[in-house]
Amino acid sequence: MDSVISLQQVGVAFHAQRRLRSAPYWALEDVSLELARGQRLGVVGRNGAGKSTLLRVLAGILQPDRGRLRRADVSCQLLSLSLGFVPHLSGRDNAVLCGLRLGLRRREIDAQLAAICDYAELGDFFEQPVTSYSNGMILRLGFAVAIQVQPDVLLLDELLAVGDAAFQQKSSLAINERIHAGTTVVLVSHDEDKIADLCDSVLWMEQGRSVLYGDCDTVLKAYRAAAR
Ligand SMILES: Nc1ncnc2c1ncn2[C@@H]1O[C@H](COP(=O)(O)OP(=O)(O)OP(=O)(O)O)[C@@H](O)[C@H]1O
Repeated sequence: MDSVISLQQVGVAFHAQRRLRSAPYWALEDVSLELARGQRLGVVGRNGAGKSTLLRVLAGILQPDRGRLRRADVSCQLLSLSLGFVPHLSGRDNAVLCGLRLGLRRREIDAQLAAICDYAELGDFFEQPVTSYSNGMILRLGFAVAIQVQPDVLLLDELLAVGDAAFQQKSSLAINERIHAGTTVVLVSHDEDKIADLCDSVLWMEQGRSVLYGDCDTVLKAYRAAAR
């Protein structure tokens, strides 16, 4: 198997803020996973199971506190909407900053600014500070910037159904295109039908541990049975 990311018994611990001496909370306890090139992995589990933490480890944003992580020479992008906009800067300036943070070159971003503005449907607001934006506009701008990057591994959190119905359709279409173009994808979602539709394998997590890993049918059936 051509593995792009491999986790062996990975654990991630958080400490209560300002209380470094307090006992750590293990958001991931013991997760092992081989992500193959071109795989479309769904991740399910109840609230707090550690799904988003796992995505952040895969993205390289969080380092494991124990276990081993091995990554082939691949670019990973967590498509998250909390791209951290600077409130007093315009949509345009924020798009440039976010693009740089996502690893794009300045030249590449400049070439895409018109497309980003168009995609986000911001019109003249693109030149206004993002403090003047509605939540929906902020989400659209975040998605428009993030979707310009073409990573080898795309990590998706469920929040991606963004904006109003029309924009949701547009963003879903863009994600589906990526998925079907052979990009390696990890999709965290509570929407089991979406996972069955888009993924070829599923990891079920609870309390920071992997419960079951396998094909969609087997894992989703067991997951549903446990929820009853
Ligand atoms: N930065 C942090 N500091 C402290 N605890 C955290 C932090 N991030 C996550 N946690 C805790 O780790 C656990 C796992 O969180 P995580 O967000 O990974 O779960 P999740 O499966 O994605 O949940 P949900 O389905 O609700 O999004 C939770 O108990 C959460 O409170």
